[in-house]
Amino acid sequence: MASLGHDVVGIDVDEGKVADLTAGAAPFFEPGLAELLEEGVRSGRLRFAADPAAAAGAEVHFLAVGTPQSASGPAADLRFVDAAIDGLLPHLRPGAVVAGKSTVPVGTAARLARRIAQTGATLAWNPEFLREGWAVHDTLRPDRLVVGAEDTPQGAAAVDLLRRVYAAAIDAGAPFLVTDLATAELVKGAANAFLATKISFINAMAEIAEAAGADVTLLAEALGHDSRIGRRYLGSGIGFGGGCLPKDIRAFAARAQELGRGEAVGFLHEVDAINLRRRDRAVRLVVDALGGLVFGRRIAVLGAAFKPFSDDVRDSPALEVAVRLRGLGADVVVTDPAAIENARARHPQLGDEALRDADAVVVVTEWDEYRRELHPQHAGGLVRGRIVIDGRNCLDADAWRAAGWTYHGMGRR
Ligand SMILES: NC(=O)c1ccc[n+]([C@@H]2O[C@H](COP(=O)([O-])OP(=O)(O)OC[C@H]3O[C@@H](n4cnc5c(N)ncnc54)[C@H](O)[C@@H]3O)[C@@H](O)[C@H]2O)c1
Ligand SMILES: O=c1ccn([C@@H]2O[C@H](COP(=O)(O)OP(=O)(O)O[C@H]3O[C@H](CO)[C@@H](O)[C@H](O)[C@H]3O)[C@@H](O)[C@H]2O)c(=O)[nH]1
Repeated sequence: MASLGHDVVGIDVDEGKVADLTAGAAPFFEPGLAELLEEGVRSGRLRFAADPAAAAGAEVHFLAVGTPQSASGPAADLRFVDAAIDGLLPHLRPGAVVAGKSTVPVGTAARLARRIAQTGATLAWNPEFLREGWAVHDTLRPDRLVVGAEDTPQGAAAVDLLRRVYAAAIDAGAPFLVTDLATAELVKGAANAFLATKISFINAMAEIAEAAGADVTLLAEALGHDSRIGRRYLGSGIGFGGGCLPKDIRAFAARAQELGRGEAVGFLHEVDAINLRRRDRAVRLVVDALGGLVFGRRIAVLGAAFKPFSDDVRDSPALEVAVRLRGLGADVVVTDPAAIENARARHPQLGDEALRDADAVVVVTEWDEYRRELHPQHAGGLVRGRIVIDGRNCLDADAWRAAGWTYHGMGRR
């Protein structure tokens, strides 16, 4: 927003993050962000503060706090959203717009709209669709912008204001869709439910392919050429993780249940179950590849982040596979180009030396460093056993086999 010329203040209750950001350091790895941050701070258009009073008088307040899964069940925990509104209420001026970006259960926006109505400010819902690792690109060049507002003059004014805020993206071709509040919230939940379903669909096909001796990567390629289906999000392997898809499909199903329509999205429980089975399957493949004996064996796990171009290890399938192998008594060594510090902070018992003397190598995050740059001959010179388990179906199986490795994909020949 600052790079587009807006005057921006970022508020976070975490004073450590505020200090880092003020010094121009992003608290997470995100390609392209450091440059934008530095430029914003240097230009004076971007400041950070822990006190919501620093936001007093702003025209637009984006609300983007976390909505994690509740400790007690599948539903979203909205306490940070309500706390942020509590902090903001005394500082909202009449005519200001609060634009909700957090992923919330449908119905939340209407409730928050009532909470802020007394101030004369207006709530709009503007769900966020960015992908981690692509946040800069997805923010400046979004596939679409969705703004939900109430059908009132204040709602219409809020939509107009957000249209001006996003003028650069709209001019660059982003469709700008205006909806009611509930539809805007649902678009977000539905989008993530669809993406998760697509991934679990191909992973279900991987289970069948494995049983039938077929190859899921060729299947995905052939399916993907059908323009009605498309190739994206048909990447098979150990499945989806991260701070979004897993918690979001659970919260979506929980909210549908509250609305008395649980059966309409009953398939999301299956999507979740298929996804979690992939982690079990990866662990099993490693155990079987080692002849059933993992205790004391040295296993190199390549990847900790839930996906490449990210240092995020929230609900990372990669890290879970590593931790479970260690739980079986293996001597597990995890490496990752970006996420190793975050991984070690959560699981200090995981080491950081990788291939040397490994009895098996397990690829669980498809970083280019492993996909393209790790050569089977070179790796073969370091390990004790030439066994590779490709948890992301991302390696050139023929090249690894030609170098004398036993290659196991996930539903791949
Ligand atoms: N991470 C993504 O790629 C992504 C993409 C789209 C949507 N979302 C949604 O955006 C929201 C945030 O996700 P995230 O991954 O950035 O979460 P996060 O937990 O990494 O960050 C949330 C931040 O909010 C801060 N915070 C908590 N309470 C606050 C308060 N009262 N006032 C000010 N700051 C407060 C926290 O300190 C933290 O820095 C979630 O609803 C998520 O579902 C995330
Ligand atoms: O074909 C694929 C594509 C992705 N994944 C996995 O799916 C997870 C999510 O990937 P991705 O969607 O790229 O990452 P996120 O940053 O979590 O983004 C998702 O979640 C965000 C938060 O809601 C949304 O804003 C985004 O639109 C949505 O893509 C990762 O573990 C990937 O490894 C696969 O297994 N196969």
